[in-house]
Parts: sequence; structure tokens; C-alpha cells
Amino acid sequence: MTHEYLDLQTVAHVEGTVRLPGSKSISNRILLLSALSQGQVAIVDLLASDDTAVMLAALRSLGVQWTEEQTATGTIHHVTGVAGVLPNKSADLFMGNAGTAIRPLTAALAVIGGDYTLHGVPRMHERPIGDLVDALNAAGTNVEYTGNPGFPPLHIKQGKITTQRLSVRGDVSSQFLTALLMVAPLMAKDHAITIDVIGELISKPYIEITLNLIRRFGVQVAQDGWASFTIQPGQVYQSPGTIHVEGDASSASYFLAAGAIGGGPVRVEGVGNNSIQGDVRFAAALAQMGAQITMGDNWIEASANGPLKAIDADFNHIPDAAMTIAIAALYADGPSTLRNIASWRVKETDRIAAMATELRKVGAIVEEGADYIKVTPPAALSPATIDTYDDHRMAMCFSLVSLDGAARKGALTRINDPKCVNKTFPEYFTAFAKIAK
Ligand SMILES: O=C(O)C1=C[C@@H](OP(=O)(O)O)[C@@H](O)[C@H](O)C1
Ligand SMILES: C=C(OP(=O)(O)O)C(=O)O
Repeated sequence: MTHEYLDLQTVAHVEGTVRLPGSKSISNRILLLSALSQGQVAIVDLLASDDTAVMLAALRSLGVQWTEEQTATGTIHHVTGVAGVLPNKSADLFMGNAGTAIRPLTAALAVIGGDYTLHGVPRMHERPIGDLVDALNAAGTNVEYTGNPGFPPLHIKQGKITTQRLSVRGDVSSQFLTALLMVAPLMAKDHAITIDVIGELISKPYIEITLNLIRRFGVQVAQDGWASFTIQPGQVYQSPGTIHVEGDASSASYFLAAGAIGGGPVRVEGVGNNSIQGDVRFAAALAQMGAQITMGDNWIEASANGPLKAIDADFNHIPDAAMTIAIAALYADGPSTLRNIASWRVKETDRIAAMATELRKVGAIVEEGADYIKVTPPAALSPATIDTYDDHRMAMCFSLVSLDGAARKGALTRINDPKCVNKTFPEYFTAFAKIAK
């Protein structure tokens, strides 16, 4: 934890256009799929942040070659696929706090086999990975815990897939199923592989991103609802040639909420009707709160339409962007309840507890349960020093507390450790300052 902070003055009005950084979820999936594929892949607009840096560094340690080219219109990463055969049979990999890096890489390295260790920041060692390791080891891989059972760090040794059917729990994180789906073609050499989901599957739209990108790399997955997925044998990942990374829809949520709270219009460019990210449905939640939303193929715009209306809804499908709704709730006309968000507790921090603590600092009355949060806005927001818990989304969310809304005035806000936004959006506060008038 650093002692740096950022003071945000109250903001009377927001307006402008923001070009979004690349999607974290799409970037890290494309990087791994490119590495596993045959041929060269040119990736346009890859996100540059801590989460993608750990994936790029890991691929380099594994012997996967990639280069970065600066062009007049942006950055292109060229990755040379290794067709599932990693040049380096042993490596020690630092995964930071990137769930989208450690979970799929664990599955890939376990199935390919070798001598690999994966570890991260202290919080990463508290984030569950047991359901994925159980699914892999039951299928014949050899993954061991070197710290607490069920959590990184991990030591991966040579194993051998001995089954045609795997099962994985889907109720703690969808990233475990994503990880298995991504490596399924490596297991489906001589026979089909079926992955069964045990229990409820959470965060389903992220599985749609996974399936969409797997298809773009030439592999077909047959789906029986959300209960099971089958990959026929003999399919190998093929380079799509050039592939473009959409803007990050979760990052869009802060600017759209700003427009809905603080006047607007605020337009984000890089995601829209054509997006494959579930978090674009954040715009629908804002519209339900009374914001005015317009959308094109590659942009979304939000503006205020009077005070926001309170909301009571299930946010399981957009767990990340839902944090931004908890902040919009401060500007609503009554108590709002966000339901079915238990996964918040196992992310960058315990986000239900962190959100409750920091919302109370600005004067809200907050009730929290195992899987919900209820936010009753105060008559006026209080100035506060916000702790961010090394959670990029806490920092980005609470920047919005500085905004004047139709219902109440924003307050002077101190954001502690603002650099934690580097996980997914290093330029966040610069972009925020540009729309704050
Ligand atoms: O697959 C992905 O890209 C992600 C899935 C979600 O996690 P859970 O499935 O753990 O909810 C989300 O919160 C995370 O930021 C990114
Ligand atoms: C939960 C998140 O990250 P991760 O990909 O590390 O799970 C997030 O970005 O909000």
C-alpha cells in the first residue's frame, strides 16, 4: 500500500467523448489463444495495463515470441503461435492479481505439462482456484498447491489427461469454465471432450466472450444450454490473421454513470451494439434508473434526465460494472438493492465489504448480506477519504462521488492509492479529468 492520494474537487458538470482502452477480458483471452494457435496473429488495440503485462511476460517466459509495433493508428502486437507446444518446459510465472491470466494459464500448462510455478500478489493467494485444479486433476493433470490448498501459488508438473469428460463447479467464478474451454482442443486430440458444469454458473456473459473468441480461432464448441460443452476431436486453433480488441465495457461504466449523474452527454467510443462483452448491458441498468442512453455500433452515450431512480435488480450477469451501479445509487431517489453478487467477495478485495465501508464514509446507509448490498443515499454527500483496497474498480467508482447530480451535490473526495487503476486502466484519472467541467 502506498501513501499516495489524489484529491478530486467537486465537479459541476461532465461532458465529452472518451476513447476506451482495450477490453481486459478480450485481450488476455486473445493473447493465450494466439500463443496456442498455428501461425502469426496481429492483435490491434491490445489493452496496455498490469493484467495484460503479466500475461505478455508469462508468454515470453514460456518461449512464445511476440513483438510490439507502433503505428500511426495505434499499437499492434504480433504473436507467433506455438501450436500447443511450448518451447520452455519450465518457468516461474508472476501473475500479479490477474484472474484472466492465472486461471486460463494454469489450465493450459497443466494440460501441456512441464515444470511450472505460478504465483501473484498476496491477494492473488487468497483468490480461489480450487474448483479449476480439482477439475484438472480429476482428469489426470498434476497440479499441486505450494501454499494453502485451494489457492495459488501452484506447482504444475507433468500429467496426462485420462478422461473424455470433465466437470467443474461454476458458482465461484466463471473463469474456471473459461479456462477449461480454452484448453479443451488440446485435450481433444483423439476423442471428443465434454465439460459438465456442476451447480449454478455465474457471470455467464463471460462464457459467451470465451466461446466467441474460440470460434474466431477456428474451433467449434457444441453447447447444451449452460450445463455442458463438447469439443469434437481434431480441431486446432488457427490464426485469424489480424484481430481487433474492442474497448473495455467495464471501463465504459464509469463514464456512462458520470453522464447519467452529472449531466452529460458523455460518449464512450470502442463499444456499442456490436460488442461481445456482457458489460454493455450496464447501459440498460442505467436506463432503468432513468438515464438517457443512446447507442451506435461502436459507441454509447449517456446523459441525465432528471434525478436517477432507485433500482432493485439481479446483477449476476455484470458483476464488475455493477459496482458502478452501487455508486449511481448515491444519486437515486430512494434505496437501491444489488442482488446475486456473492462473487464480489472473492475478487480484488472483498468488494461487498469494501463498498459498504466506503459508501458509509460519504454518508450512505448500507446493508450488506452474503450476496447483496442495499444502498440508501444520504440527503447530502459528505467529503471523504476513500480507501481503495488495491482494487482498480474501487478507485474508479469513487471518483464519481465528486460529481454534482440532479438529486444532490458531489463532495470533495480524496482517493487513496489512485495508481491501483493500473490493473486495467492506467490513464483513468486523466480521462476522467477531461470530461469534468
Ligand atoms: O472471464 C473474465 O474475463 C472475467 C470474469 C468475471 O469473473 P467471475 O467469473 O469470477 O465473476 C469478471 O469479474 C472478471 O473481471 C473478468
Ligand atoms: C474481477 C476482476 O478481475 P480478474 O480478471 O482479476 O478476476 C475485475 O477486473 O474486476
